[in-house]
Amino acid sequence: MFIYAMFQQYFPYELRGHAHKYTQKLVTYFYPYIQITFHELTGEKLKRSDAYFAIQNYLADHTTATAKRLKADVVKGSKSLVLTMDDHEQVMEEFQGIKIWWSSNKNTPKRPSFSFYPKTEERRYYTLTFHKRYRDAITKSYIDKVLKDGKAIAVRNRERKLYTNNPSDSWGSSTASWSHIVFKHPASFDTLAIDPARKREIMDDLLAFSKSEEYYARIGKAWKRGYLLYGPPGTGKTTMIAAIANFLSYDIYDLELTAVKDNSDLRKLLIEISSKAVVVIEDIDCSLEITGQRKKKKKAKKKTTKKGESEEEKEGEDGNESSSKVTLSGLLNIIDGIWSASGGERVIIFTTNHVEKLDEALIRKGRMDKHIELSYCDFEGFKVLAKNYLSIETHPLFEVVRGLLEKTKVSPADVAESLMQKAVEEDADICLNRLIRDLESKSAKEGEQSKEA
Ligand SMILES: Nc1ncnc2c1ncn2[C@@H]1O[C@H](COP(=O)(O)OP(=O)(O)OP(=O)(O)O)[C@@H](O)[C@H]1O
Repeated sequence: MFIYAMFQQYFPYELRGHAHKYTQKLVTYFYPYIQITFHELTGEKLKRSDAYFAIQNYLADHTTATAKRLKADVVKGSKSLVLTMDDHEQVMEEFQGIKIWWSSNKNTPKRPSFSFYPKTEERRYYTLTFHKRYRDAITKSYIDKVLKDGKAIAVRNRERKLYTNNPSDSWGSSTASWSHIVFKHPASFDTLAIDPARKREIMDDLLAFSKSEEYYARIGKAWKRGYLLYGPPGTGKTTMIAAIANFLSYDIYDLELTAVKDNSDLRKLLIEISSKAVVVIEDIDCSLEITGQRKKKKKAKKKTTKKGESEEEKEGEDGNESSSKVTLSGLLNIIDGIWSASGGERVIIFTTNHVEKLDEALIRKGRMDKHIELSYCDFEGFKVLAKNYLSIETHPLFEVVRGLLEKTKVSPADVAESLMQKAVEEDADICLNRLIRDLESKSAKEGEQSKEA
C-alpha cells in the first residue's frame, strides 16, 4: 500500500470520465494494480454525489469479512447504529472471482482553507484497489452495483416519516402544508391476517413496481401505482397501508381531503410529495365532491324518504361543501397530469368501507390498478392472529374456532381484541375460550337478526 501512495503522488493518471461520475480519482501505475478513491464531500458538493456514503453503507452491510471487524458508530444525522470501517482498515471482497481491496483513510489538511463552504477538519475517503486486468468489470459493473446497493441500504435504514396535511382555511390566512412525525408502525405482511396467496400476490406486485423505473419510462407512464383497499371496518385497511410502507421503506403522506380548501391547495400539497412515498386518502367516500355519484343518489333519496332522514342527509351535504371544494376532476387531473411529469416512485392508496359509492372514474384500472377487498376473518386469518397474539400455531380449540368462523361475520379487529391478553396470567386457553364465547354470542345475535328480518 505504501508503494501505491508513492506512485499516486508522482505518477497519477486520471480517467476524467469516471472521476466526474463517481467523484473519484482513478490512478494507474506501472504497477499492475489500479486504485480509485472516493472522497467524502461536504457543503454544496455533497448534493452532487453521495457516492462516499453509498459505499459506507455497502461496506457495512455487504462485506462479510468486514462485518466481523466493524465497529459500531453513530452516523451523522441519524440515531440508528451503523457499522463503519476503522481508519486505515482494509477489507477484501470478491466480485465475480475478482479480488478487490477496500480501505478507509482520512486526510487532515495542513493549511486552513478559505472557502465559501465551511470544511470539516478531516476528510475521509475510501480507496478501492484491484488488478488492472479487471478494470472494465470493476468500472462498468462493480462500482455501479456498490453504489446502487449502498443507496438502497440507505433508503432501508433511514428514519421514515408520516406526513399529515395541515388544514388550509377558506380565508387564505393559512395555506396548505404538511407536518410530519417519525413513522414507526410495527405492521408487516407477516403479521397481516389475510389469505397467504393474496398476500404473496400483493407483495410481488409491490416489488415489481418498486423495481420498474426503466419499464415505466419505456412505456411512457408515470412511475406510480394505485391501490384501492375496500371492506368493512376493522378488516385491516389501515394496517395494510402501514405494512406496504414498511415493505417498500417509503414515507407515508396521509391526505385528509376535507382539510384542503380547494383544488389549488390540493395541487400545492401533491406537488410537494417526495419520491418513494405512499399517498393515502382514507375513507374516500366520506370526502364529498369526490363522490359525485353519491351526492346524486342522496338527492334522489331525499324526495322518497321520511322527513327525519332527509334533514339528516341535507346537513351532511352542507357540512362537507363548506369544508372543502376539492373536486373529483381536480384530484384526478393532479394525479394523472402533474405527477406524470414529475417522475418519482409513488403508491397512491384509497380506502373505503363502501366501494359501491365511488365514482367509476376514480377507481378505474390505470388509476387504481389493484382493487383489494379486505373481508371478515376466516380460519387462515385467525391462524395468523393466533400466532401474533398468542405465539401458537396449533391448539385443540382451533377446530371449534374454525367452525364458528364459518358461520359468523367477524372482523379481524374483533378477533384480535378477543385474543389479546388482558392480564399477565392469561394464557392461550383463556384467550381462545374468550374468543369462542364472543363468537358464539355474535353468531346467536346474527341468528336472531335474520329471524326478525
Ligand atoms: N387483516 C388484519 N391483520 C392483522 N390485524 C388486523 C387486521 N385487521 C384488523 N386488524 C387489527 O385491528 C385493528 C384495526 O384495524 P384497521 O384499523 O387496520 O382496520 P380498517 O379496515 O382500517 O378499519 P376502518 O375501516 O374502521 O378504518 C388493527 O390495529 C389491527 O391490530
